[in-house]
Amino acid sequence: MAIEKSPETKEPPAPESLPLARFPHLKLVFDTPKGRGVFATTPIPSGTTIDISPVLLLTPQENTTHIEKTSLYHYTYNWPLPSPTSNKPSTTTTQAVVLGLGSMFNHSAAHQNVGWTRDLEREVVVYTALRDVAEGEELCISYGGRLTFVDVEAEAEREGVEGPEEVLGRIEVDG
Ligand SMILES: C[S@@+](CC[C@H](N)C(=O)[O-])C[C@H]1O[C@@H](n2cnc3c(N)ncnc32)[C@H](O)[C@@H]1O
Repeated sequence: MAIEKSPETKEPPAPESLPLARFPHLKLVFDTPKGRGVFATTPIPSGTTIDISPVLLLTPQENTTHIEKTSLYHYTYNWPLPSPTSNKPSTTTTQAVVLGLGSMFNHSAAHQNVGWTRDLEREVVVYTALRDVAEGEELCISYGGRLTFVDVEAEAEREGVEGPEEVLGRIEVDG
């Protein structure tokens, strides 16, 4: 007869599924200065889960031999390489392709309104509103400090480009 563990000592069953969540009132805008971007079509309260995006883990070799040479390189996230010998994530990183909406969030250093966390066990990225987001705002994350492109926001700040309000103000004064 098989010996059953008592309910107290039973280990929790391995999760077989993960409920997904996506904030429904979003739109993809095609012609922003950053390319395509995700915008809110209603206000989003702080703490709302914006999306849970599964990832495709690449091996470091796949990345260096193939992906780094393609445009997909601009859509990958650093990801701790799962360790074959321990449950702890290793300190070596590989790259992960984010499947779904996560790959459409643009970068903003100064105006990021969405935070993201890696769920290493389930291999998903969870995106959450960092603050209340107004209707019409673009949803932006931080890509970190090492960018592979020229940040249009930083560029605009360096060149002292005027915002729409400043231009309107000048037109009124002159008129
Ligand atoms: C993960 S994709 C984001 C979606 C992308 N805009 C698109 O149309 O597919 C990353 C790319 O978006 C663009 N991008 C994101 N944030 C940007 C920024 N702050 N300034 C300029 N380009 C940006 C860059 O071309 C970058 O390689």
